[in-house]
Amino acid sequence: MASFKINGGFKLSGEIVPQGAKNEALQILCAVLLTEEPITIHKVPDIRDVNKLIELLASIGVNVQKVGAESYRFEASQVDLSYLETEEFKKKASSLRGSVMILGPLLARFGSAKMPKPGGDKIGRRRLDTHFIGFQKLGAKFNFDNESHFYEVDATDLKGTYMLLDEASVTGTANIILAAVLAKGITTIYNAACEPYIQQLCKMLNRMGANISGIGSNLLTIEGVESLGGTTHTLLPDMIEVGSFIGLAAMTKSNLRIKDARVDQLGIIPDTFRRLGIQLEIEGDDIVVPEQESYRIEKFFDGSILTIADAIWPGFTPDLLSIVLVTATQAKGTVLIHQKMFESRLFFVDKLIDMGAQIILCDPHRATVIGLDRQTPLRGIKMSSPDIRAGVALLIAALSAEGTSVISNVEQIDRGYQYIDKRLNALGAQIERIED
Ligand SMILES: CC(=O)N[C@H]1[C@@H](OP(=O)(O)OP(=O)(O)OC[C@H]2O[C@@H](n3ccc(=O)[nH]c3=O)[C@H](O)[C@@H]2O)O[C@H](CO)[C@@H](O)[C@@H]1O
Ligand SMILES: C=C(OP(=O)(O)O)C(=O)O
Repeated sequence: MASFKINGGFKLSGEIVPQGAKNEALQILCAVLLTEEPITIHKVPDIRDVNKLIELLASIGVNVQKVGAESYRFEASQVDLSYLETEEFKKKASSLRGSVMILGPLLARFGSAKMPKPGGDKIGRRRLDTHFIGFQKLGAKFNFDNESHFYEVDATDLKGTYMLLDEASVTGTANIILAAVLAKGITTIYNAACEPYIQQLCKMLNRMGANISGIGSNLLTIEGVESLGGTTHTLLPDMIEVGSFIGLAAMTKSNLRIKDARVDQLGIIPDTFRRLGIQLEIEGDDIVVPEQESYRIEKFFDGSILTIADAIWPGFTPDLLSIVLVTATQAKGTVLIHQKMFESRLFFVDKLIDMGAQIILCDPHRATVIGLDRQTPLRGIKMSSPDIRAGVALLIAALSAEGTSVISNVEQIDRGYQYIDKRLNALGAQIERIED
């Protein structure tokens, strides 16, 4: 397990370019399985989860070539389904969440697929019902093998149908789309997730020859086609990185320019940080966070305490709530953070409390943060990163803190943030990576 040793209390300054989006990459990479023609993907982040999925695709027989610093060419003309029977597949596929989205394309193209329980963050129950109910509606048989712990789906012919999803699951919607594009007839998905990554996936599939309409809404109509061809796709900047950098700048009193942020794709994210009192200037497609001595949390119009809660897109993404929470610890004022989607994502606040933050964990879903208004700095401590976003929240806390902090288990952070230590050190941070 690697650790970060952080000397805190330094202002950062300069420009940072967000990496390609992790959660978009995972969907887009699975889509390469839908065609035997080549697909080139640009702005692929060099992060653990994405690299693991690329490795998994290569093991299934996809020809993978790195054709540029952040570009890959994939050709799935020789897919080897027998690999799905191996122990190695079980190990690789169960180490990340995004691998679950190989099911849809394999089912659509080859008539069967299987997967062990996927991995990903341990942040509460993470059910897959939406995925499998969707496949069943398309005509697939679903089985969970109690001995091997594999989910299996089979279908000779997928048939388009109407479905109302039980929840607007992001990977669930992606998986069903990936299956429905090659089903016979028309599939209508109501209560579909509609975040930019899903929109990007649909646009890419349409370029490959699919026929998807309603993109950007929660009602998608997919007219199945016989086959799909190759294409080229560029990933969006990672909006969770963008939000993380805004929080980092505010906490460390830094002046940062977040370059080429695709501000048009960020939804409610900039305004949510503005409600914490953080000034953001949009210059072209860059976000400039100026150095701020103090930032004051807004109240609701009726004078009551602000709540920031997650919601399905276009609501505020749950993946940024840990960052909002840590950022609020040095604001002036009080905010209630309500993590509705995941029940085990707020426990990391204990570490912030040890650092001197004023937080009351009301229950597993809600925490009240009483900002310190920089009257008392956080203090450096030893801690461990429980999940990817809490890990970065702790890193932000440590960078703002007085003294030295050590964060262990930074592989959690490496799952989703590309060379974060090097990139932040280039802005003036002092982070040392210690490999154990
Ligand atoms: C690889 C990937 O892309 N992971 C993301 C994906 O995970 P993932 O696709 O696994 O998450 P889901 O959208 O399926 O569900 C997230 C959580 O919200 C709950 N839920 C979801 C929809 C809904 O209408 N009501 C509801 O309560 C689910 O039960 C679950 O607890 O989306 C999540 C929600 O944005 C993000 O946190 C993850 O980073
Ligand atoms: C929860 C996340 O990732 P995953 O779904 O891959 O665990 C995340 O990206 O914040």
